[in-house]
Amino acid sequence: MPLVRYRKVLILGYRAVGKTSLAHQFVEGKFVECYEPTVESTYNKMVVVGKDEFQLQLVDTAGQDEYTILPHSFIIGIHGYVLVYSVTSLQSFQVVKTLHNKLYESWGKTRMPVVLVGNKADLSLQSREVKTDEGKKLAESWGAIFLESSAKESQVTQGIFMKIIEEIDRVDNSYSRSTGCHLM
Ligand SMILES: Nc1nc2c(ncn2[C@@H]2O[C@H](COP(=O)(O)OP(=O)(O)OP(=O)(O)O)[C@@H](O)[C@H]2O)c(=O)[nH]1
Repeated sequence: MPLVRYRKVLILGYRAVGKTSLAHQFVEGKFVECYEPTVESTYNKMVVVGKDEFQLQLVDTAGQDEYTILPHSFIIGIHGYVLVYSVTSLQSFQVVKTLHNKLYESWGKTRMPVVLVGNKADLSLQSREVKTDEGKKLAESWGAIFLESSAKESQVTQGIFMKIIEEIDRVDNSYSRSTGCHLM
């Protein structure tokens, strides 16, 4: 029987950038137009990446801003992060930078698995405030994966969560190689 591994991933970002919509599209395969601020929701989904099976627990958090104090529960027991901004909001891009800095300070290990997502790319022609290149450069500076997405599109959204699972493995493997440790 294949080994099922457990991964807990947090979705973070400014208010109304599409965190819930991405989680909902990924888990339910649907896009919801209405907006209701999230308190905190957890989703579970079995995901197959290559030959491996993962029990993915996704935590959709309440929107943060520059002043949010991140609780310990955002670090302890978390394997990776999906940091979301909206390409239509420069403020959400600034917030995601602050969030990354705060997480990184508390992370304690050198490499933190992150996928940076520029969401609402379907609105980019009418109201883009953050260029694709700016997102790409920011992710590069973190050593993170970068994607632009629309929560309206199923495949792109699936890709985000596949990438974070792959990234968690990649970081784990490079960490155990550099320390000589083997994760059991
Ligand atoms: N056009 C478009 N609208 C989106 C997209 N993602 C989300 N929305 C809309 O943006 C609004 C906010 O989306 P949510 O998913 O609730 O945002 P959130 O980040 O979870 O919000 P908080 O709970 O406040 O943190 C909703 O009206 C969504 O329908 C997208 O990719 N494209």
